[in-house]
Amino acid sequence: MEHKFQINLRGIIDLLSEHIYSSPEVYVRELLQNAVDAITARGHVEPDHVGDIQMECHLPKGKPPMLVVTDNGIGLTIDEVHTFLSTIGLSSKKGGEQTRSGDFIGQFGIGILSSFVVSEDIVVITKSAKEPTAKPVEWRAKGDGTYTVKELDRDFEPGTQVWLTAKPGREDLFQPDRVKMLARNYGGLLPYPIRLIVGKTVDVINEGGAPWRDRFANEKDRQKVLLAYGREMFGIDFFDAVPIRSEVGKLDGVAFILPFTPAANTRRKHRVYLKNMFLSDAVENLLPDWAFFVQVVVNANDLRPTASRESFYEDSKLAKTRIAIGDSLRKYLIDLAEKRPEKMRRFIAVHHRAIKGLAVEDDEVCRLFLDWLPFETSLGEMTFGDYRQATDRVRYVPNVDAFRQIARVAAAQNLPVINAGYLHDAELLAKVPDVFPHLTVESVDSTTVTQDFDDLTDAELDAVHDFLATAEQILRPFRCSAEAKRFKPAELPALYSTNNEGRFFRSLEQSREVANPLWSGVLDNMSRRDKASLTTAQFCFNFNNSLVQKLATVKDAKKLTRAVQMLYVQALLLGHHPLSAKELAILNDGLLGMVDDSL
Ligand SMILES: Nc1ncnc2c1ncn2[C@@H]1O[C@H](COP(=O)(O)OP(=O)(O)OP(=O)(O)O)[C@@H](O)[C@H]1O
Repeated sequence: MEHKFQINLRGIIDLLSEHIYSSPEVYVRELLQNAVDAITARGHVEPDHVGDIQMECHLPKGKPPMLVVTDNGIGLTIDEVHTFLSTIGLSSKKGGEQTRSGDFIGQFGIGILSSFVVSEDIVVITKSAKEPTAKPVEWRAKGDGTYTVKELDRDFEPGTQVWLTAKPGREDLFQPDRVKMLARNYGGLLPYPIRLIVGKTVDVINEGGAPWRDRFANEKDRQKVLLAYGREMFGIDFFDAVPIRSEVGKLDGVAFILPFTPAANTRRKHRVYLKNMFLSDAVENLLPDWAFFVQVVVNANDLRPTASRESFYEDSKLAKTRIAIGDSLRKYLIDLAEKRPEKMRRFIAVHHRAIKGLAVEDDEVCRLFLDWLPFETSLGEMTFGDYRQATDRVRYVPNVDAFRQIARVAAAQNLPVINAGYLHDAELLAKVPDVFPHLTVESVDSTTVTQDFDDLTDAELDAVHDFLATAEQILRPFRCSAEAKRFKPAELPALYSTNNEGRFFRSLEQSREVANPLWSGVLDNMSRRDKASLTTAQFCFNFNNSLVQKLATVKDAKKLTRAVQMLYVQALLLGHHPLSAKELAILNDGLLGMVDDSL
């Protein structure tokens, strides 16, 4: 024998209120949505029909407050009451002759159950516009899953009334101010009036509509109104307001540009209306990932919401809508770059770090923004656009210390070298040839820069031979070889450069100085193992520098040692290398010695 499932309505309502309805307040949304859908359905059979919704608050003394929502929509016949109102999960909006699918907001056939979260019972009085001679129908449903239906003898205009009575503990949701606030929030964009009636007072609560659809005398006025609207919606003084539109999804609205860099990994929550009814202010999946710097308010007429109303279904329509929103934003940015460069610069100043991160991942963003992005270079801060005006060869140093070491020398040679030691920079520069195929990108180090150094003549080399040999001896404990060249700037007496191995030894030595005896033994062994590569750094004297020229003639060994050591320490400091204890001692002794000499 076959049996039918039984449904425990209370259980279903609890389930829905925990998982689908984010708060009990959404009952107002569901009631308004049903009214809007009913008016839309009536519009299909009576194209000139003008919609009207009333919300009446009753506050009877000593009894729970009540809310009556009345619409002049299509109404329901007695059969439809049994079929659609009384069957959970069945909706009149999914198919059938009265439906032009896509015009309605509801689709699941569960919305009305949200009223049971705030009201013990639901009374619906309805009259179908399709059967004007039929009697109105009254449907009374209880949260325990029972309902009664009867025909009424009184006559009504076609439409529907829904009566709710506050459950104990839910009275606050029925107070006129709260109802007004909720109805304004959910129905603010509706193109016909929602009237709130309390006693004798009647208040139209949705005057204004969507501000981005208004006509303005000029662009400035429009900006002012939209930015004020953004402030009202999100409590933020936005940088700019950009109209957005997509044919697919039938979407329009406004994107507000954030005036600050949003924290990494935070997804902005967008305020979304569906067919002019508020859907959610927490929709996350509407924008392309790269548009992290905006927060939007939009209305979509042709996207499918999930049952929770917190996001849209990931379908091809949503994907295409996302692309169209991206296009609106791209157009704005291109426009900004071309017509309002000063504003673009301010935009970049706020968002460049995040844009760099995104440009690494996304070729399109890279193409769009690269020219505007700032980089530290040996010639000062420059945008990439300025940089590539100067040269087709993009030279960069992949770490900050190496950059410090060569920046002055590169600058003196008028060589723009980018410091790509900051987050994302090196990865971003690696992508440059994809975006600008005529540019070459190379990672350089101090040896590349010093290639432009001039050698001394043979005669000069002969003259400084002894000096260099002595300097080499003085520098040997520091694993440093000495050479002599001519380079710019002349004020720079010497340049210290080291390769990766050299950097390793320097850090090894510093660790040994602070390590305990056991570890310093281990570290000792490690450094001894590599006796072969004793010189891992170069110290290059600049014979354009008058001090160095003078130094090469000094015969006094003590003076010479101190001077070479001091130049060495100074070069380390210029290159931002942390000094070892030995090097610090040299600096100390040298300075004190010099002070002593001058007294
Ligand atoms: N104000 C109304 N006027 C006419 N019909 C209504 C009204 N309210 C509800 N109905 C009918 O009751 C059915 C069930 O409504 P319910 O709100 O539960 O679901 P829905 O609106 O179809 O879908 P969803 O669960 O997505 O809101 C609707 O499909 C509609 O036929």
